[in-house]
Amino acid sequence: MTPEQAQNEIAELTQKINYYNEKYYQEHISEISDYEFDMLLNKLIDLEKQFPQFTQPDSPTQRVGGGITKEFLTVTHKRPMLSLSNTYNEQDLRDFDERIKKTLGDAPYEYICELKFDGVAMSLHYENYLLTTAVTRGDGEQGDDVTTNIKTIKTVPLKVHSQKLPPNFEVRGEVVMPHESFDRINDEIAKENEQREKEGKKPLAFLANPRNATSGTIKMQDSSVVAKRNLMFYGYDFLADNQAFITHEESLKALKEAKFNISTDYVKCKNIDEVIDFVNRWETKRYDLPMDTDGIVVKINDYSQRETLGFTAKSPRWAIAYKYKAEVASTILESVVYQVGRTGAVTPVANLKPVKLAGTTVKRATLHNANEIARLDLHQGDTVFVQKAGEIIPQITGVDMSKRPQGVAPIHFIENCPECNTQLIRKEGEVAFICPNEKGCPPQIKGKMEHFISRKAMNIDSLGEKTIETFFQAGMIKTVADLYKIKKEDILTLEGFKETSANNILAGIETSKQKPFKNVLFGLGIRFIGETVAEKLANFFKSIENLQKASLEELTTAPEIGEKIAQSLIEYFKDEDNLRLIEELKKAGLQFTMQEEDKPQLSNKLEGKTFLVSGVFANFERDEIKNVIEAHGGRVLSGVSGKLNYLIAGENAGGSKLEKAEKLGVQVISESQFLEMIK
Ligand SMILES: NC(=O)c1ccc[n+]([C@@H]2O[C@H](COP(=O)([O-])OP(=O)(O)OC[C@H]3O[C@@H](n4cnc5c(N)ncnc54)[C@H](O)[C@@H]3O)[C@@H](O)[C@H]2O)c1
Ligand SMILES: [Zn+2]
Repeated sequence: MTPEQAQNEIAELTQKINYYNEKYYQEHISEISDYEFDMLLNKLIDLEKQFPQFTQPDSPTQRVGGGITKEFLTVTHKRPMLSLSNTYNEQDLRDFDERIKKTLGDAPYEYICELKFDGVAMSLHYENYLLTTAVTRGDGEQGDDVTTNIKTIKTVPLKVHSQKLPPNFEVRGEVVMPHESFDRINDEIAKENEQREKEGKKPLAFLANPRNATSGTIKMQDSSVVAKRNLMFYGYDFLADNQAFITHEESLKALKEAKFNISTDYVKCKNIDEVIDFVNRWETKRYDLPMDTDGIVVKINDYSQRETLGFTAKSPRWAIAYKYKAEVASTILESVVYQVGRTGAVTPVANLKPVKLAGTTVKRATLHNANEIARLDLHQGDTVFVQKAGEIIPQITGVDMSKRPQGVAPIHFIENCPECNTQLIRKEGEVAFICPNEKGCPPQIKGKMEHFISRKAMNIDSLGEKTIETFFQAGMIKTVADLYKIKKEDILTLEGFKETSANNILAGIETSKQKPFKNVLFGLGIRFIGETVAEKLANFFKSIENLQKASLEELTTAPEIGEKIAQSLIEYFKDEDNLRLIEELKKAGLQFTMQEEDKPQLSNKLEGKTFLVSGVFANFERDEIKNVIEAHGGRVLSGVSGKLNYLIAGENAGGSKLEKAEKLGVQVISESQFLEMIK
């Protein structure tokens, strides 16, 4: 590269990055992915290193990206609030470790690895143990005073009781929006927009992602709206004029004791290999968390060592962020097709011009539902960004507006079922459009049959999706009851079926008649009746007749059966066709009564005791542990209450459950203590 080229490129990159920063921090909009942004920034850093003479005075490599606004009081930070240097690869972590080693000489050191919450940085000031101000990071020197908004966050203590913390101090942390609030708000916007459409008003914009939603929320003028958005605060740094602690870990523990919301998912590492282990462990595990994280922050534990290491203009030298790559590519949207599922839910799927992404070729991306199409404001022929982040099906994260062809039409969700042409409906409070033609819509009929023969239902493995399709096309089966009427001659008339395969199929169907009642009940595919619910119902009501007779009230007295499930059962049994189907299946010899031996009983060691399980277990799947409790005579409850005897806490057990259990004096036990109980 000639110096002239470098100069031009540096100028261009500087301008581009400053533009994206402005959008991101002031307007809460990401026009490109974080990864693409970071790659641009890295390129600029490299060029400035080679050609320092061309570094611009407003270079984004020299300062923190945010800014301050006119809407709030400006506060100057007592101590600058910096960014973190970041990386997407292991080698950079090792290089970081080498630099640390070199600066610290021979001294031993430890790292603390924390989750990197993807939200907005916030500094909380306490004076005499009272929260006085909450300030955004802003440009690192000055931030916005958003105290009133932050006071609405339940996880921020307004008054602190602590022997370990000095009376005046600062806590820094991340404000995040949990997925649950994010989804709820977008659902509300969708509803509001339906009304607006009727009134001919312009629709409201959807929240793009939880991070941008958080930053928009924090800058709102009406704190009563902020309060409704259920933001959370995670503390990760303690500062005071005279440092009260020797290590970062001590400060985290003291903050936690003082009732600050401190994530317990941090570890102390002796070397960089342990750090890399932690990074790898969380790569996919993080998707189970109720909020977004975008990486791991690695920090030196000892405060005096931090002092030795110091800061650059933009970030501390004693910390680094490892960011997970949500790989992104851009490609052309060729068409949107609609798939009808077993339950009638219609899912839009984007067909894409094939593009390489995270090692595979991507041709399709899910669009989830109609809201998503509206949120993205998709038009025919758009160039879109696709991302693969843990999920198997890639997602479209945005549209490259600069590449939108002129005069193209927006994409509207279809109004009629693509399979049976019935007009689609949307149930109250649900986002998905569904085809209501349950009994006449081919994918729904076939879906019901596939569900019926599946492993956890009737387990007829001599039949598969393909055979069902063939039988259905040939007009041999219209309902699952027809399966039991199939004759060998019928099968042999079909192309590709021989004596042995026909015998096989019939034998499988015959054996299924012995499947216990709970499997049959699950196999019927009644809305909201999953495998566990079917088992609960079978155990409680013992026969289909009892279940059919039960009133709404009686149904809800059964363990863990709520209004929604009860209502669905009532509706199911109201339908003549369903009753006829059950009669036919009974005639065919299927089990509609529970046999005592259906329920495995291992012991009565837990007789009369109640349990709740929370978190992840080493020896059991979550449902499995519930079955084991019941097999030993115990009962499983669905929430923490005075009736609860034991809470079995696995890894990542819910904090609020634990807290409530503690308050109510419920005994919290570990997985191994539980194993002891049933030994
Ligand atoms: N897509 C875009 O258009 C666009 C534009 C600008 C910036 N960005 C993104 O934002 C980044 C720059 O933002 P940044 O300067 O806030 O850096 P950053 O988000 O990469 O890292 C620093 C921040 O991490 C947060 N953090 C979360 N958990 C933490 C923990 N446990 N300990 C310490 N800090 C923790 C803090 O808020 C801290 O300020 C860019 O790298 C890019 O990914 C994207
Ligand atoms: Zn249909």
